Amino acid sequence: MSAAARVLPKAVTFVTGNAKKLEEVRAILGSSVPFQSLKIDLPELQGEPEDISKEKARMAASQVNGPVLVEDTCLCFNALKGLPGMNRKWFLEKIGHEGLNNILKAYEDKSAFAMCIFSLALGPGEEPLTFVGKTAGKIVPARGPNDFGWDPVFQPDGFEQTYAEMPKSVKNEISHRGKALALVKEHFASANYTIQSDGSA
Ligand SMILES: O=c1nc[nH]c2c1ncn2[C@H]1C[C@H](O)[C@@H](COP(=O)(O)OP(=O)(O)OP(=O)(O)O)O1
Ligand SMILES: [Mg+2]
Repeated sequence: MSAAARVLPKAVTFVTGNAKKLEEVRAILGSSVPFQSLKIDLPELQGEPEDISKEKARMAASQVNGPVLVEDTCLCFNALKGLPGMNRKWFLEKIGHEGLNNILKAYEDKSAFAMCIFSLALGPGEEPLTFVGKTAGKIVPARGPNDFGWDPVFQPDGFEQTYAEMPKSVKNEISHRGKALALVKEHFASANYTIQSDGSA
């Protein structure tokens, strides 16, 4: 039994202020999910990860006045019961790679996980859907190119390389973002949205 395809007034807009995220989302989704992007720095909200993400999607949907996809990423240390956690852009930028390692000097356990939550809101006032991906690993002294956040200090389980050292295609295959986007893709494949062609909504 398949429901009638939902007609969207325009293509989904991926709202992010982060160019590196956008690059990965483009590479992973390819043409499987048609989207456009819009650079807005939405507030770094605090709270439970899924609630933060849904609230961000609601804000984005009302700003864009149409369907939106947003994403939040966190790096969580097991020794610190999940801190630094969600939406710590400023925290990470201030303490740097060495600071992230130093925090864990007090603990034996260097394990961590990277988590990504995408929220899709089909329009203003619509309840967002969330898609979560997690990758386990450990925090190590920085290795590899320094071009995306904490990539140099995160070594995923089962790999000898940090996210920064591995080829982009390998990172995207196994990453928190890759796993969450696999769910987004599945959703788009089954929901079968169509986009209103005259764009007059
Ligand atoms: O795969 C990643 N590998 C390494 N670092 C990463 C990754 N993904 C996000 N990050 C960093 C960017 C930011 O310093 C922090 C919080 O991310 P987060 O708040 O979600 O990103 P953001 O505010 O830059 O972009 P947005 O406008 O989409 O909220 O983690
Ligand atoms: Mg943010």
